[in-house]
Amino acid sequence: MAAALKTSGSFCSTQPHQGLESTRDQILHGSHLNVKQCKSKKIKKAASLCFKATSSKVDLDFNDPCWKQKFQEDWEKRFDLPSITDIYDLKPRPTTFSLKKNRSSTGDENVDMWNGYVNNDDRALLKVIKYSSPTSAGAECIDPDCSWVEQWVHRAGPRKEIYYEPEEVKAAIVTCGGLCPGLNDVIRQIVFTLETYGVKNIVGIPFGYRGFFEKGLKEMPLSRGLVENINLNGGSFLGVSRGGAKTSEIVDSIQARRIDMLFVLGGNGTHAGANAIHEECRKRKLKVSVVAVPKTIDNDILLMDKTFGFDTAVEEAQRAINSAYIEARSAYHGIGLVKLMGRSSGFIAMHASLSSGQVDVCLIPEVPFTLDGEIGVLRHLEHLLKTKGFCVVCVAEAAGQDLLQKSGATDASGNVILSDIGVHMQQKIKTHFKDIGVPADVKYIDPTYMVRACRANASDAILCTVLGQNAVHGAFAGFSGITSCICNTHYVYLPITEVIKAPKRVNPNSRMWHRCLTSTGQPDFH
Ligand SMILES: Nc1ncnc2c1ncn2[C@@H]1O[C@H](COP(=O)(O)OP(=O)(O)O)[C@@H](O)[C@H]1O
Ligand SMILES: O=P(O)(O)OC[C@H]1O[C@](O)(COP(=O)(O)O)[C@@H](O)[C@@H]1O
Ligand SMILES: [Mg+2]
Repeated sequence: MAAALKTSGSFCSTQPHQGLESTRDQILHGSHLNVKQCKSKKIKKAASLCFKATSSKVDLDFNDPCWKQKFQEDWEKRFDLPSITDIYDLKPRPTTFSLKKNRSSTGDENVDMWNGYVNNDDRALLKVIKYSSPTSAGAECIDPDCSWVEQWVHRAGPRKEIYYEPEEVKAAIVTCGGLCPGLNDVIRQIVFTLETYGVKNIVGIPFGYRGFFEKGLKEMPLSRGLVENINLNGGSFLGVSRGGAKTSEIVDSIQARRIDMLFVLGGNGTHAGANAIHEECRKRKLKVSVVAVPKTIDNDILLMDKTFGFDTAVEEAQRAINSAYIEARSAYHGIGLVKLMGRSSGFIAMHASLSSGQVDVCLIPEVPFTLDGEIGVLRHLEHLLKTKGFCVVCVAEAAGQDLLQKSGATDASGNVILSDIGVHMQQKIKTHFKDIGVPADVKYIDPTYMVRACRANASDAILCTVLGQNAVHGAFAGFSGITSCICNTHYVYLPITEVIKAPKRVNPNSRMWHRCLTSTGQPDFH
């Protein structure tokens, strides 16, 4: 499709707000008041005053009657979706995506009448609870009064108009980072949806970002026939890898291969890489849409309800917990200990503990604990052996790192290699009970790769289907530098910049963590 470059002035106008210094609260609890909703006379007047006061950096002064308005303007900028139309004067064309396959035979020829498209102005609310006080459980307040402020994000789905000529498109898919159940489901849906639009040139980039430039790694042509059954197996049909984030070389490769759409499946690191590729494409004025799909069993990506693969990992983790329970229950003074993954957060451990209902002690990195002493974990285990005869402990891999010597090492992607809290606890428990002369039969289970090297369960398979399809709709709509995700049960697009500010972590004041404590019955260990 012919495209004229825009001037740098309009290039900047719809960029996400890069210069903003975001506090944690702003990241997690930003607000939104749509400008159009400020049209009531009183608010309209205040709004016009507010606009004058707005600067590029938003420092909220809650005594300022305009603070909500400022917040609104900032939010809208931050969550605006970057698009290839920011750099090109492009004319859209009517979409080639329609599910009304037999329109001519049914006489229903007017595609305009089909209400299956999403309007660019459609929005979903990110937060739906109005907290009356900052002390409410899990409260996410912006101001000290915990005022209600709407936080809108862009709805995902097919648009009536598209910015690519499907027959001319070359689309590429790459999967990065660690394995995750559902990768194949997403690849498959991306291919299916691209073909539905009419795309004929679809390729897979092998072994993550490395596949773009490492010699001997060839792109793989993909088609519906080839990917039809790949969801029946775990892993990634394309292969994954860590490291090799050479943005400039990757974009050279994108240019050389004449890729128009790049679909990137991965976690935090992958998203940072995808955004860097998107920025570099913009710098080079390339008409390329980079769209990510959040993948990680850790569920540690900001703002979204969950990432695909998380549900399946929790389900698999439960099996390990159940085995630990059976071992512990059947032994005299049995102690089952299970270590579960989660590089920076305890979501898998918390959810697996909750879902299994068999865990007496759940330890996560967000909640510090001590092993020794009156209020330590070991004393509680003594109590459990005395009162119920056995117990089960579930520990997240990133928990209790302050109790261990740091490895100081990093993996190829620069992620810190954690010290082994599972092995440490196993030894501490054994030594402790030996020292106090109480028999204890410790059974340690580390199911590490078993929880992620499996195929997606039903709920993840559906999530993958929707996210994969929406990724393609987003690219055809011209967006780039976005991720396709689920927020507050609705499917939306978010600018990548907003989801990579920090890893998402369990909130120890959330109802979910409190529910976990109710379920395990564990005391505070610090
Ligand atoms: N800050 C970053 N900028 C660009 N690329 C990154 C960044 N962090 C990681 N990457 C790249 O993203 C890929 C996946 O990152 P990794 O952290 O291993 O997994 P995940 O995406 O699941 O978090 C790797 O190829 C890595 O080199
Ligand atoms: O595959 P590796 O390099 O051993 O990685 C293990 C890590 O991968 C994970 O399973 C998922 O991490 P990513 O989302 O970064 O891929 C973590 O829970 C775990 O710490
Ligand atoms: Mg990661």
